[in-house]
Amino acid sequence: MPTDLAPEQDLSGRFRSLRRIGEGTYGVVFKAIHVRDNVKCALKMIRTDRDEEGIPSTCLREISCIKDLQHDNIVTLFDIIYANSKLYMVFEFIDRDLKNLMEMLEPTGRMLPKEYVKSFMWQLLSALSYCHLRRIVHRDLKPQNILVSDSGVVKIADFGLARNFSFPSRNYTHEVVTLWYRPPEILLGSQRYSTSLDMWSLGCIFAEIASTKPLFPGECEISQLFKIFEIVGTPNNKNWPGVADLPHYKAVFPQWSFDLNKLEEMSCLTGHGLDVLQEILRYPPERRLTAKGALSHRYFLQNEFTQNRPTVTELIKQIRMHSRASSSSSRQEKSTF
Ligand SMILES: Nc1ncnc2c1ncn2[C@@H]1O[C@H](COP(=O)(O)OP(=O)(O)OP(=O)(O)O)[C@@H](O)[C@H]1O
Ligand SMILES: [Mg+2]
Repeated sequence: MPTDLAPEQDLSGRFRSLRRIGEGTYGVVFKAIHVRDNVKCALKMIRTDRDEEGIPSTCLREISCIKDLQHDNIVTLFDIIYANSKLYMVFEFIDRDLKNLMEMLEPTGRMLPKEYVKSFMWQLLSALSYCHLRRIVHRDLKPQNILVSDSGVVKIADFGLARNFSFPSRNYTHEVVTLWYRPPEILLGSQRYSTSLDMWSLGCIFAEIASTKPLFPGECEISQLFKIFEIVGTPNNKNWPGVADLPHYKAVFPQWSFDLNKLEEMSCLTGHGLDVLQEILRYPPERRLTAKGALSHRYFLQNEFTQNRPTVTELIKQIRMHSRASSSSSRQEKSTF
């Protein structure tokens, strides 16, 4: 267990009511109230390598860069505090993450209403398009790093953070880091990280919010690859020129072909939505739909949700009502609210 958990002392009274709310790959997150401004914050304490002296300057430079990212769908970084050899990032506090929301839905056997799926995707693509234009890649998009406010605003957390590190296999408290959102080029050992990496992760998240089930829930790197191949097909030099040159590619991989029916069944998406997903899940990273390209897809033409964004508070109320109503009856067929 980490021994360096004494943020109150480090922050010398600037925050009160600290409560630990989670931990991730690089550190621990606390909810707190900023005393002077009386606002709720999320304090992210970044682990520093014990062998290193303090925080590497490249890391600090990158983090300062995140401070300049200003977008409605990116969590605002208020401040960076360096105290007692620890780095604290002070973020705006958002009510819950997307994983929490999916976990509330899952036992009800119901799915997120279509207008939420579209609204969340639109907002996430807007944030990605903004960052990708500035050549900033997230590299670790997953439901835990997507925060959802009561009013239905979706915000990406931890932008740019992962850029300073190699892909870790274990997190701060040595839990295995999820591979479910990792693109095939990284699993096959490519070291060229481009913005298309985030698009693959977003494609997996799209299918997950539409169906309430992870699309590719692999248990280790090889099972992760095979989960992808079973639906998208085993890659070869025809559908992905140059794949055979990637370090972990094997000519003896089991052979599957692309299965659109299975993708439809797994993602619960149809029509234009399924089309967007298909265009995101392209093997050659350069052929993958870009965030900007996705925003002008026909799927978003009917954008009634932008004026009338669904509130999440209302949705949660409905989830609670439905789970109470159905707790006495047997589990029904999957449907939306
Ligand atoms: N700004 C925030 N407001 C509210 N909750 C937050 C905020 N930032 C993070 N959290 C919560 O704290 C949890 C832990 O955050 P953290 O980023 O350390 O871990 P993670 O997202 O699970 O993994 P990773 O380190 O790989 O991003 C998040 O999953 C989220 O639930
Ligand atoms: Mg995170």
